[in-house]
Order: sequence, then structure tokens, then C-alpha cells
Amino acid sequence: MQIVIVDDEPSICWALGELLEEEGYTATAVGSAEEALELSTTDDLRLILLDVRLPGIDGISAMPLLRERFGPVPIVVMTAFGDLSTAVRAVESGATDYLCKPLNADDVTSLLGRLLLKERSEPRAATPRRSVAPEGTLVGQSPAMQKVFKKVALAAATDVPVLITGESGTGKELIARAIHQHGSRRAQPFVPVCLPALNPGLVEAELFGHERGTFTGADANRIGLLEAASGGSMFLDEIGDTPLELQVKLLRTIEYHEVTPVGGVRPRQVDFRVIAATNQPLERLVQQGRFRADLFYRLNVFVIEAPALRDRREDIPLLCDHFLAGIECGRSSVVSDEAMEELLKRPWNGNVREFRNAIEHAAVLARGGLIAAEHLPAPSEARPDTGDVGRLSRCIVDWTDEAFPEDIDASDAELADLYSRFLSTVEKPLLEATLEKCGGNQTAAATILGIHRSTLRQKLREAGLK
Ligand SMILES: Nc1ncnc2c1ncn2[C@@H]1O[C@H](COP(=O)(O)OP(=O)(O)OP(=O)(O)O)[C@@H](O)[C@H]1O
Repeated sequence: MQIVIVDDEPSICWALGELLEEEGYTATAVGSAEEALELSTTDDLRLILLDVRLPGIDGISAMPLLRERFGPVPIVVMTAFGDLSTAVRAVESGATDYLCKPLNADDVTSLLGRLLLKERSEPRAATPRRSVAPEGTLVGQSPAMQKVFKKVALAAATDVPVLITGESGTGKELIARAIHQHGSRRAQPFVPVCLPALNPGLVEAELFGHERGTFTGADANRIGLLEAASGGSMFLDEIGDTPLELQVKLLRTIEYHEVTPVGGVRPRQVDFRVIAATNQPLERLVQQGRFRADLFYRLNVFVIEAPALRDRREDIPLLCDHFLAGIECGRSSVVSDEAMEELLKRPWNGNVREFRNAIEHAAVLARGGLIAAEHLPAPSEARPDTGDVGRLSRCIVDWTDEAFPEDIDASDAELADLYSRFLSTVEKPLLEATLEKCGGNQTAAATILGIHRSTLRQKLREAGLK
């Protein structure tokens, strides 16, 4: 099986060649697109690895020529930039995938495995590069953000519904805007709407529009937000909190591409792309009957997960430059090592939104000078619903759901033991795990648990534990 490498850096050709030979492929390296086009065609050609920056024709422009020459063989673009616009250009020009330089052996083998149906291996690592992008740009060079860029590029090339998940402040709206801006609807409106934030009495009129005279103050026909988005993209933020009756109507609109204004009888055609976002797991809301399964399946077509800032700390210096460049007094600011150390270790439970506020706050206090750790505001107390505590809380909610009889009669005294049932359920694994951690030493376990040794013994007896 042959793979052609097109790169003008001999060291990359050599390293890739070695790797590919080790994986059992035959590698042919050339230094330019022109040379690649001159290679004789072979039935055994399985893949072309193509650098973007080349002497002569650049990689992206060479892609249609290579396609013409070699047919539908997968082309993987290698880029030293790893930014969204290169990713989008590569996908638009028909690249099957792309790899970021500096190349990582695991990334290459994993990609080969995926494209050529061989075994997979885990991906990893890209080198951070500090630069300042325009306001509203999705900033990040971490592996987690590279995944997001790639998915944005793929989503932008289609018109399917996209569901963006992630904690509050992780940039879900920015991701939605990026999909719209890089898609074919970019010249049409991007209409963001946060349904739970709308006045409940007026939400339907806001969304679907209304006919004149339908209610007090409706003195003219008015189109709703869904119609305003026609031709463009509708961004439905916090979709998980949408009231059930509105979910039915939204689904109808999405499925049949039509809206009927409040007080109207005749549906009108609309054509918008749906991008929804949620910071709650919709599957759980479906299980709890708080979200319609049919709407969930309609939206859950292409999912993009926005990573929490704590999971991509390597982007912090870049984000810092980005937000400082966005405010006048930040342009001359310099972040001290000690402040950067603090920025790198905070939990950022409010994610990029909290980070941005902290940087802007500090720049104002430092008045364009050196930003010290004491210029940073106190970290937010709010904890996201993730990690151990979040997982535990979710388990408790699920346990309660199951333990709660559907047709409960609050006056039924026999059922009034939920609290003690819960305690006896959680107590046993807690005692067992603590004892195990203490190597079976009951005195040590009682100390860690903060209870008396004799209480522990009694509880162990009751729980049937020796
Ligand atoms: N990757 C990023 N690069 C640059 N700015 C970002 C990034 N992610 C988030 N931001 C900024 O952080 C703030 C919050 O972003 P955004 O509103 O998109 O988050 P969200 O996930 O939609 O939040 P919520 O769930 O609360 O609606 C905005 O000011 C946005 O510009």
C-alpha cells in the first residue's frame, strides 16, 4: 500500500517515511505539488499527505489538481498553523482530514488507522503559539480546541442540525457563530435566542410572530425570530430549559420548515439552519420526561463538545493576550510571572467568561502596567455540575427517581422511609471503602470518618460487614 508525502522539509519526509514503513506502508516523498503531479499513477496509492506551504503551487490550490490526477484517494492536509481558517479552507477544498504540525507519531498512526481501517491509537499534543486574533474569534491551540475547530469546519460544510454541549462560559455561542460564518449561509442572518430568558407570556409571539389584533399591543403583523432567521442560522441557546409545549412547536417548525404566527391560520415557509446549545445532558432530561425524545433526536445529529477551560489550561496565555488586546488599557499591559502562575492554576468554574472578566478587571486595576496576582479578582465560588460532586449528585437524583413511586400518596406512612433508605444505601459502600483504604484498621477508619470506634462497629454490624 503506497502513501505519497508532499512536503519540502526533508526532515519531515524522512520521519514520516520511517513511521509509515514501520506501519507496513510504502512511502514516496516529494518536495512539491508539481513533483507529486508528475508521479505515475498506481492502483496501490492509498493516501496523500500534503503540506500546505509548498514552493510553487501551495497545498490547498494543489488539491483539485491532485484529485484530477489520482482520483478519489484520501488527501490529508498537514498544516503548521492549526487555526480555524486553514482547517475550513482545507475541508472546503475537499481534504479528507488534516494534521497539525509539529506532527505527532500517535496522531499520524491514529489517522492512518481511521482512514485505512487499521488499528487506532490515542491522539495528542500541539505546540501553543501566542498571537492576537480579532474579537469574536474562537481562540485556542490545545488538542481539545483543535478537535472543536475540526468539528466546526466539518459542520460548516453541511447544513445538518448541530448540538453544542458544554458548561456555561465555554464558548458555545462563539462556536455556533463560527459554524455560521464559515458555512454557505454566512451572508444571511445569525439569530441567537435564549428561550428560557424570554418573557413566558410572549415567548410564542417572539418566536413565531403574531397577527395584528391578537393581543393588546399587537397593532401590526410582526414576524418572529424563526422567520427572521430564514436563509440563515437559528441559534437556540439553553435548549434544555425550553418548556415542553414549546418543544412540540419547535419540532414541527424544524421538521416541516414552516411557522404559523400567533393568531394566524396559514403556515409560512421558513428555511433556517438549527444550531442548539445546552449545558445540561439532554439524555438525562429525556429520561426525566423534561425534554422530548423526538426533538432530542432531531437536534442530536452532529454534536460538538465545548471543553471546560480547566481541561485546556495550555490555552490560558493565548486567551490572556487575546482579551488584553481587546481593551484599550490592556494593550500595554504585561502579565507578571506570579499572576500567570495564578491564572494557570485557578479552577475557572465559570470558564472563559470568568477568565475574560478576571483579565479585564486586572488590566483596569493595573492601568496598563504590570498585572500582578493581587490585581486579579477572587475566583468564583460557583462550582460546575461536573467532577465527583456533580457525578454523585446526578446518581442521587437518578436513585431518587427510581425509588419514588409514580402514584405516591404523601399520607401513606409506609412509604415515609426514603431518607433512611437512602442513608442505608450510601452508608455501606462508604464504610467498606474507608475500611479498605485504612487496610481494615477500624480505629483509623473511625478517625477518618469522624465517628467513634464503637459507633463504627455498630454500623458495620448493622450493615452486615465484618
Ligand atoms: N475559545 C474562545 N476564544 C475566545 N473567547 C472565548 C472563547 N470561549 C469563550 N469566549 C468568550 O467567553 C465569553 C462566553 O462565551 P459564550 O457566551 O460563547 O459561552 P457559552 O458557552 O455560550 O455560555 P452560556 O452557556 O452561559 O450561554 C464570551 O465573551 C466569549 O467571547
